Amino acid sequence: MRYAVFVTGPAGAGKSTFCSALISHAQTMKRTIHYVNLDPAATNFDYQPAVDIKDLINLEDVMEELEFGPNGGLVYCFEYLLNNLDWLDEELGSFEDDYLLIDCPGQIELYTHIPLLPRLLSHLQSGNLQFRISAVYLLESQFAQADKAKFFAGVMSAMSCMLSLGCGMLCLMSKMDLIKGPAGGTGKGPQGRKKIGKEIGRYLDTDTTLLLEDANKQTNPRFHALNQAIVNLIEDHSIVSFLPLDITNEDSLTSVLSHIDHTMQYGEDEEPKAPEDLDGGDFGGDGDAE
Ligand SMILES: Nc1nc2c(ncn2[C@@H]2O[C@H](COP(=O)(O)OP(=O)(O)OP(=O)(O)O)[C@@H](O)[C@H]2O)c(=O)[nH]1
Ligand SMILES: [Mg+2]
Repeated sequence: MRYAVFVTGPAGAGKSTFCSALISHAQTMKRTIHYVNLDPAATNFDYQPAVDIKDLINLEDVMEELEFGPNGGLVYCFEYLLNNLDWLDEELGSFEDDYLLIDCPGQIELYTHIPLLPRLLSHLQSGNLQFRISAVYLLESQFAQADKAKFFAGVMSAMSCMLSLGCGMLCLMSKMDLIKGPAGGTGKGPQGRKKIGKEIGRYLDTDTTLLLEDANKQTNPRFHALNQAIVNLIEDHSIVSFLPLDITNEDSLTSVLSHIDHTMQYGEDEEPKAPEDLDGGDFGGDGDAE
């Protein structure tokens, strides 16, 4: 089985940083996750990409030679990739039984306006490739903390991404290490965590009653019906609840990875591995090794 996780979310949400943190976390668990770069403008990598779109096409060249702006250029790069999928197949060919983390650019038009990423996803699922796919969507925690309307906008874009990709998607609230309590505390220590719990908890579990109260407090009464309609939409898609992501905390990374694994039923089809040496091995217990 082959697995691929699309890492999506708005520009600057922490996608590339999350990829690096998860890969290094996996290494501590003796698991290998390969990094795939789908951003034709990316420059610095913490991990050498196993597949890099820049080996096929580079945004800088497109902008220079075809006189595109950065966003039009990005769309052009993806159309080029989709017209050259045999290149991708060849690049992916050497991986078996593997787990890819696909770092995507943040532009929403790749998901919704022109469904380029959904087409790529279908390609990976089909034919010889037969990947099991899931996605994560990162939304910055400060987004939610600072402004309820921004949180609504974030949830709507997460929903739109999920509906257009059409695969299991996990929403992560990123940069939790930066969250400050309402009284301006650092968020460190039990007191700080408790304050954060109150403030951000309603977003993580999306308590829609509280969310509506918050939004109504901040908006002109003539928008209250609209707030209610949006909250109903969030409720109907109860899938949009956020898992906190704190890349400085190994427990948080463990939890996120196991949720992603669960979305793809990772490992459920694996054959149990036989112990390498049943006779001479020390299995650290006195049970029967059968
Ligand atoms: N404190 C903190 N900073 C973070 C975290 N994740 C990302 N950052 C910072 O946020 C900025 C953007 O992070 P990236 O990982 O490049 O974000 P991205 O989503 O890949 O951005 P694009 O590829 O441009 O869409 C960088 O300055 C990171 O150092 C985090 O978990 N905690
Ligand atoms: Mg990035």
